[in-house]
Amino acid sequence: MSWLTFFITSHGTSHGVSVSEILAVRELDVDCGTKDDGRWQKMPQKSTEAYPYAFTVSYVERAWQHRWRCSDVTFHCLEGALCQQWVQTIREQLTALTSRPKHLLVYINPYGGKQQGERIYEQKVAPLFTLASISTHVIVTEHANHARDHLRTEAELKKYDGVVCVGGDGMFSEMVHGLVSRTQRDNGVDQNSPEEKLVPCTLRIGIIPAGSTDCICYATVGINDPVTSALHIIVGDAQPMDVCSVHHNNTFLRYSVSLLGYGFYGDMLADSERKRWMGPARYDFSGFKTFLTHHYYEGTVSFLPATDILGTPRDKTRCRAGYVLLQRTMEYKGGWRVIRGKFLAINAASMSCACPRSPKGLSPAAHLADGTTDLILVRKCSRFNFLRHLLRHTSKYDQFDMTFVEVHRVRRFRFTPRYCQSDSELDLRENGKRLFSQICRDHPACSCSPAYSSWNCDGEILPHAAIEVGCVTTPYNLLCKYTVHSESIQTPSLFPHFFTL
Ligand SMILES: Nc1ncnc2c1ncn2[C@@H]1O[C@H](COP(=O)(O)OP(=O)(O)OP(=O)(O)O)[C@@H](O)[C@H]1O
Ligand SMILES: CCCCCCCCCCCCC/C=C/[C@@H](O)[C@H](CO)NC(=O)CCCCC
Ligand SMILES: [Ca+2]
Repeated sequence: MSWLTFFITSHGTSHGVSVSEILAVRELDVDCGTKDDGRWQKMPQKSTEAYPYAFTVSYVERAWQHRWRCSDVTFHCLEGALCQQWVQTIREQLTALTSRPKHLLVYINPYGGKQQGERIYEQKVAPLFTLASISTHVIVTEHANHARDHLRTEAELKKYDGVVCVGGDGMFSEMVHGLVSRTQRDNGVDQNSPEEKLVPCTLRIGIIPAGSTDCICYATVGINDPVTSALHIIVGDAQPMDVCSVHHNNTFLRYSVSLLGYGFYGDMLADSERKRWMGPARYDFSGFKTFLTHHYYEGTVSFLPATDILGTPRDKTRCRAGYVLLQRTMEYKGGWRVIRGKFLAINAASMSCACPRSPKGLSPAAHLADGTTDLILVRKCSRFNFLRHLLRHTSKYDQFDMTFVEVHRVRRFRFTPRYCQSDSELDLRENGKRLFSQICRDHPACSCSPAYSSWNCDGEILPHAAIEVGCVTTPYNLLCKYTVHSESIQTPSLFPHFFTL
């Protein structure tokens, strides 16, 4: 890392800025001020007299709680030639940083979260991209799956160094599907085969949080703040992440990068989708309602434990940095395990799923890019105990330290509901109709729990109850990444992040 340690600032103090964190440099005309970002800047009189030439460096300043801000520092000098030399040298150094994007394709979901996507982008992000000389092509989506389909078929991806998603987890998921599907199609990979290895795509996806949960942004960056994310994108930060593929009867359904949740999170999502008009508050309303209904679901969970890993889901450390396995040779040693039972929730967290509602997340020790997902089984228990479990997600107490909860770090898993789901039921569910027939059908033991829930796949509903999931580490890099703090790194990664599946 090269540092620029400068001489005198306008306040007479010295200042060190890492080149990798410089956003832009501009020469100033000290005598008459300078037209800078549309504003005229006045130099302090004393400095102006002593040092008639100056330039301003915009750089990343680390603020509180993973927040980044853009700061300016102005350097003054005696000679114009020296000043120009500095500006030129800094520009050359910035040009040499090849990981930084120069051309970005931006998709804005105007209806995500509190419907502020366009405003957030125009007011907080676009000025920073302009400052950093990044050219953008901006598309405001007109309907659901607009970004996915555009990326999959039309977008001229060769023109860009990355794509940017302004929205929430659902919008990010759309873009993952567009890019990953296109890459597999271009490389002749059959997505319907659960065993098929995915070909990594070369473009990175940056997230500007403008959704309701924003868990993918929060879990990778450490905060859901648009300015922080924009700055990570500008400096070219990258973070690989796990992508799980979800299949039903050898048919590809979806990819998942954060949560796959059956039971509680599936029911909550299904209810909340009908209340989108409430904005992010819909999750509180539907969460409370789903908690009160207290439905449980019977079925069989089979999973392939990840046996070659160093960590466990019960570790006390947190991962917000890439974590890559050293060896993958032993992974099938342990064989499949099968658990039958009645579950209030079956959750698979491929990352911590930390979000503002739960800053430690569903599985606090889950890794972002280790090729595993943490399978959390919450068995039928009393409402009181389930509430205790839920509340622990918001406190320092361990949500897994309860007799009715178990957690396994797995490479693959399957879920089969106890009662078979007919094609007609699936069709009805896919068409969004409420299934009264499912209530207690063939379900003599209980008079109130339905036979099936739906899967919540990164905030989208999957109508199929029976699914097969494989977690693969891919080099799908996010353009944003949180500040690496030493206490958050589980183990140093010895390999570069990029490795083939
Ligand atoms: N122009 C649009 N009109 C309607 N829906 C859209 C449009 N663009 C995208 N969508 C859909 O909106 C859904 C929700 O978007 P998004 O994920 O951005 O917000 P959210 O659901 O409020 O947040 P989160 O996923 O973080 O909880 C996505 O499934 C996406 O497919
Ligand atoms: C009685 C008080 C109980 C409080 C319990 C809080 C527990 C929170 C755990 C955090 C879970 C986040 C999982 C993330 C899921 C996202 O992929 C998805 C899409 O954005 N969001 C939701 O499904 C929406 C999920 C909304 C979670 C509340
Ligand atoms: Ca993982």
